[in-house]
Amino acid sequence: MEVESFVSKTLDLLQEEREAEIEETRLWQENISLKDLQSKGVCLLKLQIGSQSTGLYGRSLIVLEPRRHMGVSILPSNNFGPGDIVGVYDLDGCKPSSQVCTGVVTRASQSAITVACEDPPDRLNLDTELYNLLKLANDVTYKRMKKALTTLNGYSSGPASDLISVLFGYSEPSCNSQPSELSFLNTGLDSSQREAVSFALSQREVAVIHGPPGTGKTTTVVEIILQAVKQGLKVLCCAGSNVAVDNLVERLAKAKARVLRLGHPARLLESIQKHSLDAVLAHSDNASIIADIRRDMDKAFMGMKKQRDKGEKIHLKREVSELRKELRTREAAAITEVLKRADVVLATNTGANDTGPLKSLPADHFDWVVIDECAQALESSCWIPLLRARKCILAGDYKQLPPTIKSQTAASKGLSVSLMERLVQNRGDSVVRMLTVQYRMNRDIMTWASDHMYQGKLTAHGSVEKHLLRDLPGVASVEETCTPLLLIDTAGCGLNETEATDEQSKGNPGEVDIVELHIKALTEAGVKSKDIAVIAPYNLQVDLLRQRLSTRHPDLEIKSVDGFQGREKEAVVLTLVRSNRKGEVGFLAEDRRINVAVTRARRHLAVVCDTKTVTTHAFLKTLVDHMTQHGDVRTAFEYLQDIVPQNYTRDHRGTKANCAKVEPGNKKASGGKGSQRGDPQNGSGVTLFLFSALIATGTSDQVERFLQDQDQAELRFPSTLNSHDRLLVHQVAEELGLNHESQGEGKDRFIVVSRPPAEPHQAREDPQPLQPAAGLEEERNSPDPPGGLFSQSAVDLKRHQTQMAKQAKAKACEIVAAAMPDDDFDSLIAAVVKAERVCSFVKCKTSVVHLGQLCSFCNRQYCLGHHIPEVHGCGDLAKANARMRISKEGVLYAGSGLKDKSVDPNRKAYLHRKLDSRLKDMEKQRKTKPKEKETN
Ligand SMILES: Nc1ncnc2c1ncn2[C@@H]1O[C@H](COP(=O)(O)OP(=O)(O)OP(=O)(O)O)[C@@H](O)[C@H]1O
Ligand SMILES: [Zn+2]
Ligand SMILES: [Zn+2]
Repeated sequence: MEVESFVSKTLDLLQEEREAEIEETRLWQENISLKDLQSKGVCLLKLQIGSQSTGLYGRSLIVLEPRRHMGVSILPSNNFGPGDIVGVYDLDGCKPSSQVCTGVVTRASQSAITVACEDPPDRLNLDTELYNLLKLANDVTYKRMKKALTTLNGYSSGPASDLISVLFGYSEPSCNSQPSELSFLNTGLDSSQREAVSFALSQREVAVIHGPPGTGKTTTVVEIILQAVKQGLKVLCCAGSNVAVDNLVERLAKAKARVLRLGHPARLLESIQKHSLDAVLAHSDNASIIADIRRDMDKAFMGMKKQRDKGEKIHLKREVSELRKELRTREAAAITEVLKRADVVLATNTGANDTGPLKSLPADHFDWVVIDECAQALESSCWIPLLRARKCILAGDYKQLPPTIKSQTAASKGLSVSLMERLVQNRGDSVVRMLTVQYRMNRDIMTWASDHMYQGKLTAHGSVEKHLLRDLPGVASVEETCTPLLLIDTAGCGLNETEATDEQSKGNPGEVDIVELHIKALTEAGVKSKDIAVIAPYNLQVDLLRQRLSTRHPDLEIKSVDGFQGREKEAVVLTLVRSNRKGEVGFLAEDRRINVAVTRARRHLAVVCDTKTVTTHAFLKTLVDHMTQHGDVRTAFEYLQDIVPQNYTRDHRGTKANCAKVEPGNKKASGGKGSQRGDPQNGSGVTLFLFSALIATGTSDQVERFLQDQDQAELRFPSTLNSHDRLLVHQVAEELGLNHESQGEGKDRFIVVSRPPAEPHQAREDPQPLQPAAGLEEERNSPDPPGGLFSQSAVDLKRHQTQMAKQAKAKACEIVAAAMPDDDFDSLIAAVVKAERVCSFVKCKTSVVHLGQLCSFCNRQYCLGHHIPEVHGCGDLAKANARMRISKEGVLYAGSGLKDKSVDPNRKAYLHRKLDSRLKDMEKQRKTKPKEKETN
C-alpha cells in the first residue's frame, strides 16, 4: 500500500472513530442511561470517597469505593485501568456542569479505583456524598496520531526513510552481512528465542517477533535490547499500555541497563517511579542549580509584591523573566542530558510524541525502536515512535485480541488491523520469527491453541508440559486437580442465557451456579483462590459471578476476557454464557477472544458451556471437540441434579442443600437420590423421548433387557458415551426413578444405573414433609373431605402406573422403529421437547421455560396460572396427602417434601395421543417422500 493512500484512509477512519467516541460521550453527558454505561464498563455509579491523600509530586490521590452500607464492597465489572483519564461527577449525572474534577487512574482493583487529580478539589465530601466516575475520551491521543500520520505522509528524508520504504513495500527488507558469533547474555534462551534474537540483530530495517502465549516474548525482547545496548546503540522502547511498558522497565532495570521512563508519574507503577524522568531529574547534577533558580524566582516575586517603587518593580519583573528563561534552558539542558545518558528510553506509543521531552533530542538520536504488544495497538499510534527509527523490532501476537475500536464501521474498514498483522499478511515469514516453546500451559491445554491458532508449531517446555494443580504445594489429589481440561456441559439442562437486548449484557445464572460449585471443589482441594481466574466474555456475567463469589473469595479474580489479556493463572474457569435454541454465539464468534481466554491457564482449564449452542460455531466446536477428546467431560446434571431436565422453579428439598451434597467428585452422593424420587417406570412424554434417544445411542438392547427383567440389578453404560449421551442416561434414569451414578475416574468414568431397593407404598407413608405450600393453603380453607380418598387414589394410581409402564416400553420401541432410519427423528424429538416446554394444562400454550412451577404430584411443569394442584386436577391427591400428614403427625408442615411422580392420567392420555398422531404423520411423510423425489 502506498503511504499516501494509507495515510488518507487511516485519517478518515480515525476521524470516524473519534466521532464515535464523541457521540458516545455526548450520550453519556445527556445522561441517557448511566446504568447502561456502567454495564458497558465505562462508568461507575454512586461511589464514595474512601480516602484522600497527597501523592507523588503533590498530586491529590482520591480512592473511590462502592458504598459501604450496601454490604458489597466489590465494584461492578468495568474497563477502568491505570492511565485512563476520568471525570469525577456529582450525582446530578455526568454533565459538564456536574463535573467535580478530572484525573488519571493510578490503580484499579476489584474494590477501589484510585484517581490522581491535578486540580485538588475542595468540593469533595468524604463522608456522605456519592460520586459517579466516567471514562473520558482523550483527544490528545488522536491529535498525536494524526500528527504522526501527516508527518509520515510528507516524510522525504530522515532516519526512518528506509524503514518506511520497507513497511510500505517500496523496497525489500535487507539484512546485515553475518555478524560475528553472538554471545547471549541470557544463556537460558531456547532455540526459537535465540533464532529470534539473532534474526532481530541481523535485520537492517524490520524484524517481527511473533510470541504466542507464554513463549517468553518479553524475555526475548529484553535480550534483543540488551544486545543493542552492548553494541552501543540507543533504543526507544514502546508499547501500547503503561503496564506493558512498566514490565519492560522492570526487566531491563534488573539487567542493569540505564533506563529512563517517560510519562505522567501518576500513571507509573510505584516500583518504576524511580526510573521516571521527574525522579531522575530531581537527582541530577542540574537539580540543585534549578532549585536555586526557583528560589531566586520566588524571592523576586515576593519582592515585587512588597515593592512600592515603580522603577524597582519593573526592574524586579525583568529579573523574574530572565530567571524564567534561564530556568527553561537549564531544565531543557538537564532533560536532554538525562535523556542522552539513558541507553533505553521507554514510553507508551503516544508518550513518545515530539511535543514532550523527546523534542529536545536530535531526530536521529535513536538507532532502534522496539514496539512490544504491537498487535494490540493501532498502527497510527505506532507511527509516533517509528518516525524516529532507522530500524524497528515489533513484538506481539496478532492471534490475540486486536485494539479495541468503538466504531464498527471503522473497524470493519481496517482500523483494527495492526501494523504487525498487516506486515505478516504482506511479507509473510520473511520478516517474522515465531517463538515456539511455551512455558505456561500444560500440554493438553496448549495443543488446542497450537493446532487451531499457531499451525501446530508450539511445544510445551518440559517444566510445564505435564504440570497439574495437584503438583502445587498444599493441593490434594482429587479428580479436579488431576485433570488439565474439564468440560462441564449444560446442553439439555435448560440453563438458558438471560434474554437481553444488548449484546454486552448477557448472563447465565445457571452457569454461575456451576462455576461456584467448581470453585468450591478446587478451593476445598487446596487450590488458593488467588491462583484461580474466572473469565467470562460478557460484563453482565462477570457481575453475576462477582456478586456470587467475591465475598467468599476476595482473592479470586473475576474478569472479562478482554480484561485478562496478557495475564495468566494456575487455574482458569471459563463460562461461555451463550445458551439458546437458535444457536447464537454473538461475539464469542471472535476466534482470538476464545484463544485469549483459553491460553491464560497454566495447569487447569474448566469450560462451562452449552455445547449444543456453542458448537454451532465451527471454531468453538474445535474447542469442545478437543476437550471431549483429551479432557474430562461432565454434564451440568452431575452438579445440579434438580435442574434436570428443565428448570424446576420449586424444589421441595431446597436446591442449595442439594448442591452442597452433590459435590462433583463425590459421586456417591450424586447417585442414589433418584431412588426416592417416585415410582419407577413412569411413562411420561419426556421418558419416551429420552428413552428412544438413548436407544439411538446404541445401547438399546441392554436398556430393553434391563427394563423388562426385574431381576437384573444394574446396568452399566460404556465409558465411551459422549457427554450428551451421558446426560441422556442420567435423565432417563432419573425419569424412571432409578438410581444412577458415575463411577471410575477421568476418561474411564462410566454410569451405573440400578433399581432402587423395593419399598412399595413407602413413599406415601414417608414421615418426611411432603406438602407443597399451595396445597397446604388450600387444605386449611377447605372442609374435611370424606375419608379413604387418599388410599383409593393410591390404588388407582398404582394400577394406572403399571399400565403406563407397559405402554411406555411399547411406545418407545415404536418410536424407535418408526423413527430410527428416518431423518425426521429429530423433528419428533423437537416436537416432544416443545410439548415439554409449554404448560402441561391441556389447552394452555404458555411457555414454562423461564417461569413455571413443578407440581409434585404429577411431576409436570405448569404455568403460573395452572400450577396449583386443584386447578389442573391434582387437588384430590394434594388434599389426601395433607390430611394424611396432619392426621399422622398432628402438625402442619411448611411447604416442602419429596417429589412424587404419580401421574395425571388426563395429561398422559393427551400426550400419548399427541405422540401417536406425530408418529402417524411421520409414517405418512416417510411414505410420501420418495414419491416427491420422483416427481421432482
Ligand atoms: N528460555 C526460557 N527458559 C525458561 N523459562 C523461560 C524462558 N523464556 C521464558 N521463560 C518463562 O516464561 C514465562 C513468560 O516469559 P516472559 O515474561 O518473557 O513472557 P511474556 O512476554 O510476559 O509472556 P508471553 O510470552 O505470554 O507474552 C516466564 O515465567 C519466564 O520465566
Ligand atoms: Zn397454563
Ligand atoms: Zn398436578
